[in-house]
Amino acid sequence: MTIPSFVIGIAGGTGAGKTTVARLITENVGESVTRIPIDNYYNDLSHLELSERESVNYDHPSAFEWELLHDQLATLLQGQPIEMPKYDFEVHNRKDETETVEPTDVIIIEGILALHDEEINEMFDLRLYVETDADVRILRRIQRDVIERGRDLEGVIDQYLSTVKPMHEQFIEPTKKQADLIIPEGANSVAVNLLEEKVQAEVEGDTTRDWERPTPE
Ligand SMILES: Nc1ncnc2c1ncn2[C@@H]1O[C@H](COP(=O)(O)OP(=O)(O)O)[C@@H](O)[C@H]1O
Ligand SMILES: O=c1ccn([C@@H]2O[C@H](COP(=O)(O)O)[C@@H](O)[C@H]2O)c(=O)[nH]1
Repeated sequence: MTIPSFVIGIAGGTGAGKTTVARLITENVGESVTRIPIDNYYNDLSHLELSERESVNYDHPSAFEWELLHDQLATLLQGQPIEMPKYDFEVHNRKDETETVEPTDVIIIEGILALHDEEINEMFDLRLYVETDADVRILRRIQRDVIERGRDLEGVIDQYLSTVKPMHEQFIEPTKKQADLIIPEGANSVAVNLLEEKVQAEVEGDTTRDWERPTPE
């Protein structure tokens, strides 16, 4: 049984580079790291029609099932596996299947609102906020949503102006205050190299994790 020794939360706006940072800093540690996208914890919307799901505000905190994320993270920290939900962006809903996730030395929780929930924040040993200019993020998002998530340009722009941008300003950007480190320009190589070393040390080290973060003197 592995009791995770280090938990990292990575927040930041859409297209900021959260997934890229998470991937790069864990590239060389193989299966000792688990990456959990909080997108998988969007509410199950099976009771809604596709046309109704298309107009949900996916950038508001109420779009996520926080309790499930909290409970599953706690389970991993106790050394037990979880059945992680999976998400399908094309149909805006949870998939029927889940994925078994075993606890590993290092766990990364990554998503726009990864630093939003107070109790979950307390479970992190390191909190990162990836900061990238809004114009760069929207360009990346257009490209990604059209190519990978089955959207059209008009839809991406409408969604950005109606919910993504205002929710970013109201809920996501303020979580920067919870961060221990702010990473400018997404996957900048200096930050990535330092964090990669930290992750490597946690994987190789014989550390056990304190549940409570130490209170500053
Ligand atoms: N530093 C960077 N330079 C150039 N492209 C990047 C950089 N970081 C991320 N990207 C690209 O931007 C897109 C969004 O990045 P991603 O990591 O998925 O963002 P997020 O998870 O924050 O939404 C991806 O296509 C990714 O390859
Ligand atoms: O059904 C959905 C669920 C989410 N979204 C959008 O996804 C982004 C979050 O993903 P990133 O990888 O961090 O960009 C969020 O801004 C939601 O607007 C969606 O469009 N549909």
